[in-house]
Amino acid sequence: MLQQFYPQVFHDFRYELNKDMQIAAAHFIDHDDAGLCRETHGHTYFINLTIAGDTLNDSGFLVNFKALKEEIHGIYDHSLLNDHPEFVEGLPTTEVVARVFWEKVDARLAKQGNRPYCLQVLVRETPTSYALYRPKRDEHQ
Ligand SMILES: Nc1nc2c(c(=O)[nH]1)N=C([C@H](O)[C@H](O)COP(=O)(O)OP(=O)(O)OP(=O)(O)O)CN2
Ligand SMILES: [Zn+2]
Repeated sequence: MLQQFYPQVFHDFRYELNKDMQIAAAHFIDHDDAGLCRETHGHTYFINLTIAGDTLNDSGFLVNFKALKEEIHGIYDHSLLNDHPEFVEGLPTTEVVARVFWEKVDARLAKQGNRPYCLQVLVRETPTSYALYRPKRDEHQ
């Protein structure tokens, strides 16, 4: 079962939606601090995306849940994160994964006429560790 409780983002948009998903992915952290995580290993990542905006599109959606899943699950599921160019320079730590996922999702939202915003990305790597990425207001395109 997917996680049901999330850290809340405070905002004054009219609408908010949250999309949960899981991806099976491998990674390695090529750094002396990483210990055993220097070796390639896998996780079932749990991801929660928080999207908000003031207007709906002509389908009555803030954004289609399926579009959000395509943008993350469709690209990273059953892959080695280190193989993706976006992780070649920034090591795929939980924090960096959360930021990269935000960049992808918010860039997709920027193409919509009703312009929803991704306000928070939560990435849970293990049952005992997660990271959040919350953009600064001026980071949105
Ligand atoms: N700030 C970060 N610290 C660590 C990261 C990270 O991404 N950001 N990653 C790791 C490892 O990759 C590991 O996958 C996760 O570490 P950890 O939560 O310590 O894993 P455990 O299952 O061993 O946790 P326990 O609570 O001790 O069982 C390390 N650090
Ligand atoms: Zn790991």
